[in-house]
Amino acid sequence: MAELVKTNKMFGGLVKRYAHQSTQLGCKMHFSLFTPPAATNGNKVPVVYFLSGLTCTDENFTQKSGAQRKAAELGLALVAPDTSPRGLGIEGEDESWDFGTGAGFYLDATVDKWRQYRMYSYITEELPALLRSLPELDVDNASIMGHSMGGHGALVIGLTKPTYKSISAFAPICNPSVVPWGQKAFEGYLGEGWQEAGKRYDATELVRQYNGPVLPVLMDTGTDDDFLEKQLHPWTFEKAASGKLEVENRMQPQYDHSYYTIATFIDDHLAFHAKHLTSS
Ligand SMILES: N[C@@H](CCC(=O)N[C@@H](CS)C(=O)NCC(=O)O)C(=O)O
Repeated sequence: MAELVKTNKMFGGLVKRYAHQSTQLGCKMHFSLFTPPAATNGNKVPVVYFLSGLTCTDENFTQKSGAQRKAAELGLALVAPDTSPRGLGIEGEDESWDFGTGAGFYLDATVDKWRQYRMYSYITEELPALLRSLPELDVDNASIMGHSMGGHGALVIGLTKPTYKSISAFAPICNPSVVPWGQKAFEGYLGEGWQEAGKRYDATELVRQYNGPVLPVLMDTGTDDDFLEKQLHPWTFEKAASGKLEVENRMQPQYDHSYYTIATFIDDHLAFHAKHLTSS
């Protein structure tokens, strides 16, 4: 089980930071967990994952979003994982902010040098299995959200694993195969043939092939987000998802790519997920 490294009380609930040795990634990892006041006396609460963006650890969301106030009120647990393996000692892992450390892209790398970059399996298998040892969490009653690279992760994971009841994203990278951040990641982690291999990690490509249940999706992106035109393309996903998912794609005037935007709209996202999760 994970080792509890720090606990802070917040809005009547608890912010806990855990460390554990990851078998998928082969290194020590941290994640943050918020449990609401409802998670006491043997009560199990639903889980909402938040996948962070480039350069983040588990702590950006935990410290900057203010999500805990609403999560406490709604009785939701929040899980914030890290964004890549750490300290593997791979040559070049710390050279750029959009590849390597802090930029795992929520995929399983196939290039030998990066074979320990298995964030897709870490988030979808190892972490839920680990969380099962916490009796206050209803691990099978979960939703997923994320920001930017993490928005991409939330869409891809939500579309490929039937576990999640609803998906939401802030400024997601919606069509990574055709934008610089995604192309750099796919080429680096997936190597030769990444154009084809990358399709299983491209939300727009995935939704084009999708024929599963009509999942609810909420997306918020700021019109003053500097990455909107070059990297995000929420409109492409919305169009591709038409008739397949229930997408609400909101453009927020003057908001940018930062945690100020996330903090502004996080309550809407949590209320949206609470509607789709069952409370015990
Ligand atoms: N490299 C740029 C862009 C990185 C960036 O905007 N990262 C977003 C996710 S894509 C983030 O959440 N940064 C951390 C923070 O704002 O706390 C920077 O560091 O300002």
